[in-house]
Amino acid sequence: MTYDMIVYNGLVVTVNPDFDILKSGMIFIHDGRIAGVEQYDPDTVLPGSRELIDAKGGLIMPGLVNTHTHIPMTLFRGLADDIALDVWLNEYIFPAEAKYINPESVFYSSLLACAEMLLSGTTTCCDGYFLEDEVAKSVDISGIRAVLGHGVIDFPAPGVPNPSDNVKTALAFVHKWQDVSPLITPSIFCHSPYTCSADTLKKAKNAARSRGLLFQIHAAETKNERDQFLYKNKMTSAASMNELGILDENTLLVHGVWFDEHDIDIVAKSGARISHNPESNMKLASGIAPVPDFLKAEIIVGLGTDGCASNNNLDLFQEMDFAAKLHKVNTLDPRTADAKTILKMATIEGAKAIGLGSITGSLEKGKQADIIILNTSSPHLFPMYNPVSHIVYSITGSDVRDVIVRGRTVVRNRKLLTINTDDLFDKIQVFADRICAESL
Ligand SMILES: CSC[C@H]1O[C@@H](n2cnc3c(O)ncnc32)[C@H](O)[C@@H]1O
Ligand SMILES: [Zn+2]
Repeated sequence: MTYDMIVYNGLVVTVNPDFDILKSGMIFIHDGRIAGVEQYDPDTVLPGSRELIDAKGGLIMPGLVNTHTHIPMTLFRGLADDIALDVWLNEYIFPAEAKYINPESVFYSSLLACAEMLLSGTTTCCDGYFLEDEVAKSVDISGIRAVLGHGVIDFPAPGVPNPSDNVKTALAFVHKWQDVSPLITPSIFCHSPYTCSADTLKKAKNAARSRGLLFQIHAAETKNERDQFLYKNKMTSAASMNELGILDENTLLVHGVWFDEHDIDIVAKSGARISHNPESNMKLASGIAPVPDFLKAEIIVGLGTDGCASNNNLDLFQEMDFAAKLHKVNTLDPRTADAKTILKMATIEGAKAIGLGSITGSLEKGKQADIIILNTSSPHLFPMYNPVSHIVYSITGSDVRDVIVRGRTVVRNRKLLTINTDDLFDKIQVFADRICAESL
């Protein structure tokens, strides 16, 4: 048999459930899938292959899965820092979105986000925004894998001037992008239980459920949000969403920072999943999500960056480092959030959280060939006793050398093959100059 591609001569970390580590391995790829993972030694005669990628003693691992992004918000990177979430959102971000978010700005800032994610080793992301059609066009060009949810909110939003059209608009996006590309999975993203009415939430969830789509929603992000929701509704948002019937295995709850014991029990029983975004939660001073308790309750937890205006990057390697350390300092126990647990959150558990666990997130025969190769020949990566330790605590996105999505090379030797980044920077600068002139 002739393979489409063989990646060989690198240390392999599979992140399959047993965490196999091959000191030197090779991966056979055919029809976009992994056809086998085997030991490699210099005497190995490689079978026929259309493309050979020599990992040259680097590290081969599954592409990372970012379970929460607002892709076009790269446009607002660094625009409003050091502000609490409610002020940040209501006084800076929503007004900036009303003024500067349009199809063209969404398209180009989405290309920028895809470039940043691919170049830092993310092969799958899960997004929610407005004008998501433009996000999908960029995602399609970039070659990244993505679950894309059109935003639903009960007030006027970019591309949805009349809130009564919100679910209809989200569904039109779903219809347009369903079955267009094997890399794009449509979804629905309700902004939150405090910006969507019970009717909107039920309507949106029913639409998602009847089509087998992932339903995404921000929940319990800040203490203020939790207190206000409790005051108005006499129950927590988790209890309320449960009562509305919108929690199930196809629901992704983003943040859950302020979920209490009872909420965690509700979430665990419902089968809903959680996206944990430690850097965004730290930067907006939202708090620390009770991730060890989520894991104890056997809730599936993935890792996310959130948008670029609250992080301020999309580098999941950095996110792993923060996640591992944040929960240690919070529990005063260095065993909490160990490196293996965190690496799983950024790969296989993240893939499960967004409904793609059977196709990506680990290097296993039959899965999609979503693979990254890391250059480990740098001073900050010597010596290497334990590759999992390096992945979580030492490597950053700029150590990513090659990126393969569904068997296609999209980054080779740190060059993005699908997008001309120099032209893109010029485009983005034009938007930024206008924002700068008018807002700062
Ligand atoms: C339909 S989701 C897009 C919507 O969400 C806003 N957003 C970005 N980050 C956050 C966050 O951390 N909490 C709540 N809302 C957020 C974004 O600006 C869009 O308006
Ligand atoms: Zn968010």
